[in-house]
Amino acid sequence: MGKLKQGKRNSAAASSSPYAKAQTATNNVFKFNTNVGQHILKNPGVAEAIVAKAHLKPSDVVLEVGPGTGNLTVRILEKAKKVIAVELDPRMAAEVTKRVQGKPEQKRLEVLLGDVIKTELPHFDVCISNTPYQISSPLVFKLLALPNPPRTSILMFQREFALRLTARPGDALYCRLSVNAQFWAKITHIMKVGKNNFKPPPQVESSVVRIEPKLGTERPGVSWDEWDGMLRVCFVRKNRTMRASWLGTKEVLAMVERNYRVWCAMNGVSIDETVIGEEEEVEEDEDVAMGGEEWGGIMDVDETGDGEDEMPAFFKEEREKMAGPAKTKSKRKKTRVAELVREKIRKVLEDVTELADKRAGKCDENDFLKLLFAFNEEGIHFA
Ligand SMILES: C[S@@+](CC[C@H](N)C(=O)[O-])C[C@H]1O[C@@H](n2cnc3c(N)ncnc32)[C@H](O)[C@@H]1O
Repeated sequence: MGKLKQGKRNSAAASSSPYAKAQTATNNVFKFNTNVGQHILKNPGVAEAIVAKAHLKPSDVVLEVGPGTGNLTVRILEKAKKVIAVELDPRMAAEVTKRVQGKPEQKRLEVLLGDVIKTELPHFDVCISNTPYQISSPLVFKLLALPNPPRTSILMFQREFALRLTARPGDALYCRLSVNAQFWAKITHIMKVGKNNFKPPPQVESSVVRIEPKLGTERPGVSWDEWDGMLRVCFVRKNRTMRASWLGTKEVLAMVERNYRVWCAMNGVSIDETVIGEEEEVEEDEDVAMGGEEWGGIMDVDETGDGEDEMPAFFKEEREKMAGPAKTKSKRKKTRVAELVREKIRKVLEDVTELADKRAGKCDENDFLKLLFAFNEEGIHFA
């Protein structure tokens, strides 16, 4: 991670233009790289509105992700104490630096060169970003997982991603992303932005959302890994009943049994290994390990709408770590413990939570919390 000193120029950007004076920069110096989401906001009204929605205080330190040529940056600098701008492309970093050069704002802009997802972020109060769509998910979860998450984040996303973030139970776009994001934060859709407000225009429409983290007691007191681990099973097929999701696939049963065995070993609970059935082959279900169709909701949604898998390398690595080798097969003998685990799941779904006939797509946060507590009560954990 390099820190771009104010006043230094990148040679590609050195053929200066009236950037410093322009209200909204238009760039003719280099070709925008749309592979890293370079769609510059050219409508000054939209830039003003985005910054206004952040309700900045003069004492605020603002993180801007991907300042590009600085159309949002200069407006944020008018309202905040300081902007820390993280930019991947050195040419853009040079442009935004140049834009405030020789002005009083120069001292209040710090440009960090690099990938925001891999950057250790200093403290900031508010995040504002016309987000490169390729990093939408990792950015949301990076911000929310910070020890001191920003008071408010005003983020532009691809419309469908924004609608998934804000979707409620029963909505067509409700998915694991919705549940996970809303587990951490209150998220509101605040503005639609058409593609012609950008240069070059992206293929998809955009929306701006506000994200305000849940703090203290607003945040459910459960482990994130447990929560997400359980949701992965619930959302493998969100329109399946919980009964079918949990009891209808041997892979899920095998995974729960493995986890239960670990819990027993850690808690000194003995396991009945009496064999009660034929040996059977179990194939690790990639869908379960990765959240199935709803993994798509979070990570590899086609964020630019061009049919390509947009999952960034960062998350590909994460996914491989979590999933392990694709589709492995193993032979298992059916034992009493397997029967016990099946009965525990049945009890949780039918007797304790009464969610057996409900579908994940219709369950709210309280349903999922109830489910997790009931599983935990039976010694079934997901992390
Ligand atoms: C959609 S443009 C926004 C530019 C400017 N903020 C505006 O609104 O006109 C996204 C910017 O993020 C930068 N970018 C892309 N991936 C990034 C990453 N992983 N970390 C930091 N910046 C990134 C791009 O180079 C580009 O400048």
